Amino acid sequence: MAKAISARALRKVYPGNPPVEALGGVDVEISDNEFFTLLGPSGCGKTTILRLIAGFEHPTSGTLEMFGQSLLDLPPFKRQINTVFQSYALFPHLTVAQNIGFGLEMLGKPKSEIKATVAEMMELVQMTEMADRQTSQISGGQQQRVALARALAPRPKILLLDEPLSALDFKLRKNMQLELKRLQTETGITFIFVTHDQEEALTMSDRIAVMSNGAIRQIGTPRDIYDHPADRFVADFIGDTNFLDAEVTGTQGEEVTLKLSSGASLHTRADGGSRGRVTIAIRPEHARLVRENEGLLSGTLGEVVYFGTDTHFHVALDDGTAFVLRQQNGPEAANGFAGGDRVGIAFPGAVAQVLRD
Ligand SMILES: Nc1ncnc2c1ncn2[C@@H]1O[C@H](COP(=O)(O)OP(=O)(O)OP(=O)(O)O)[C@@H](O)[C@H]1O
Repeated sequence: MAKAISARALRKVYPGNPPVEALGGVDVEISDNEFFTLLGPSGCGKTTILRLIAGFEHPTSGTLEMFGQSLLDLPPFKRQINTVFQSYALFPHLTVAQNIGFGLEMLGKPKSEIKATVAEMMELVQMTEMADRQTSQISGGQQQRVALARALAPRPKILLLDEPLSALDFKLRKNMQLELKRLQTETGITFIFVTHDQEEALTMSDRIAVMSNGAIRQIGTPRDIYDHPADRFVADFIGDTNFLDAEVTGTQGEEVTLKLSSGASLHTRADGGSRGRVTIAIRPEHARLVRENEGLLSGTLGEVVYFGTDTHFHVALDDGTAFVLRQQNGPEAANGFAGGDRVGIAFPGAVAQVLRD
């Protein structure tokens, strides 16, 4: 089946002096009914991809298709794509119901159809009771719901969401994350979501594309990206990570033997010809603090920081590298280690990710 979106070598250079290459030739396929997130730091080109899909900008080169049809010569209003922006852009003097129905009126839909769709959309975003309130008289979270309902009302094939939750406070943002996921599942519409917030991306997405500098570094499920980051940028950008130098001393099929700076050896999986000196990544929650000489690494325990649900242990390894461990606190939390102690660090070889540069 044709993909909802299929882009090949998609490149965008904004003219100027000097010109800015916002996308340097991106390949991406997004499936129908997928919650797909573009994640990356400010300026990496996320919004540019949305603007090309919406038709607000034209690519410099490359191909861009929607359900198998080229978008390159299709004007924005013919694309059956809607966008929800960070600023909700509602009409403050119109009511909730009038705002939701606005796009349908513009499309010249019959009154009875508009009434039914608006009622359905208000139900979907749980705003039925506020139908007659002006949008200047509802909260930020409620305005966000109305903006979503308005964008969903014409039943677009694809909904683009450009950092739609960033203006909301922490608690409301958490609730809206669940809400957005529910809306996507219930409507079956393909959502393409832009954020620089890794947690938001991990909790909502079917798949994530991690971007930097106008390129996609890795595409995968939240679990893939977190557990198997392809390179140092992705490992660093998503969650907290310890980086260690290691040397590949042997290869057996997909397994490599690594030697750490401590002299200890371990086996792990590595995709494709890793050899020589490499960097490995280990998540703080995948390692355990043990007695000196009982682990793969040893060092001196520095700060111990209590976070309620877990405790972070900062260790200075004997080669000078900093290493952080995170252990969940249980009823018998005390583990007998204190700052200044000599300690060991243990972890199963399989959790060590060999990174591309
Ligand atoms: N109209 C424009 N003219 C010139 N340069 C632009 C234009 N729009 C974006 N850029 C540049 O293109 C690059 C990518 O911008 P883009 O808005 O796609 O990034 P982003 O990842 O969405 O960032 P943010 O998270 O800050 O919105 C940036 O360097 C930006 O300064």
